[in-house]
Amino acid sequence: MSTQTQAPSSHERPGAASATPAIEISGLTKIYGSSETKSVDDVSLSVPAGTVFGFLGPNGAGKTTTIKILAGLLAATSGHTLLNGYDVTRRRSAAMQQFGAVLEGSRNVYWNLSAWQNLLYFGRLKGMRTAEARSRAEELLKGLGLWERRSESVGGYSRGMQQKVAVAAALIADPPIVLLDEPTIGLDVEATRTVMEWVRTLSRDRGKTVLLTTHQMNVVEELCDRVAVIREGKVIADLRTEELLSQFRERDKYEVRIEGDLPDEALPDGFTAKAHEGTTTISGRVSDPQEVYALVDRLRDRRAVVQSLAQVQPDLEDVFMGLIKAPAHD
Ligand SMILES: Nc1ncnc2c1ncn2[C@@H]1O[C@H](COP(=O)(O)OP(=O)(O)OP(=O)(O)O)[C@@H](O)[C@H]1O
Repeated sequence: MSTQTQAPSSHERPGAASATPAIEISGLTKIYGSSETKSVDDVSLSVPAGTVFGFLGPNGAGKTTTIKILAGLLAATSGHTLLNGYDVTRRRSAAMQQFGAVLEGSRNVYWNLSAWQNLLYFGRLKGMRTAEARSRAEELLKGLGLWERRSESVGGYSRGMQQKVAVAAALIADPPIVLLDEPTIGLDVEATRTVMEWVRTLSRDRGKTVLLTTHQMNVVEELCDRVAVIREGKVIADLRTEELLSQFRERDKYEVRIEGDLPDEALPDGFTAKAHEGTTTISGRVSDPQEVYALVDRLRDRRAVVQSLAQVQPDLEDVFMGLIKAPAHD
């Protein structure tokens, strides 16, 4: 980058610069307008440099609000957010140079401009020289398979291509931190894979810090080193991804599908049933598969026609539900 940034002052980051977390959030609270609810409630998180950090939670938990505060788009009600040691409020200009972001549901790029024009525009905005921005834009567009169509306006692209341009725009100035709010939402399998491979490369080969939100378990499993789970504005877990997943592998989840409705008194404790288009799916987590065989016997005794029995991987909703029920983590 052509723009020089002064180091954070000592009162902001006492101690060795190398120990500075890439992202540090302390006591962050956000209350929108005259609302009585805290959309973000005393959140504190520390993300070491080079980590892919999953910021997870059910709908409306406060993820986007937190990311918007980190990106300087929204003022916090209280608390502090620092990017590479620069306080987003007090050292705004320096903090803004530390990251690139793709925000959920926002038009991150201009639809009436081409991919090429967008990247040059965002490069200039970040203070890059034209030659530097051109060379970086070419590298990014080729890497994402958009080079051939670089001159078409982004509005005519598919959703996946638009998302790729947004990712490229976030990376134009080669920022050390990348904030990605649901980067794979609405993408097909191939585009999802491309974005995921990019995130992996950014972290493993280029040492970037990535904070991402997602509702997709495979994205968490494949990419994230560490995750924090937020619910109703509060962080309810902050742990290594392996620890999170191992908690949910201890008990297997099964699904039994039957024709028609659930017979009376056929549902044992710990299982739930959902009817859909003439079938009913019964699901539950068990520590012993015998519990599932007992369920199948019970259904057959009540003359239900069992169509299938399958073991399924936990999804993020299961993970959240498990954490909500689990004792609080430190
Ligand atoms: N502009 C706003 N004005 C008032 N309330 C808002 C605003 N934006 C978000 N909220 C509220 O703040 C809470 C947190 O929303 P937020 O969008 O941060 O959640 P999220 O975790 O990103 O959810 P999702 O996974 O659905 O994107 C919700 O209750 C939401 O309704």
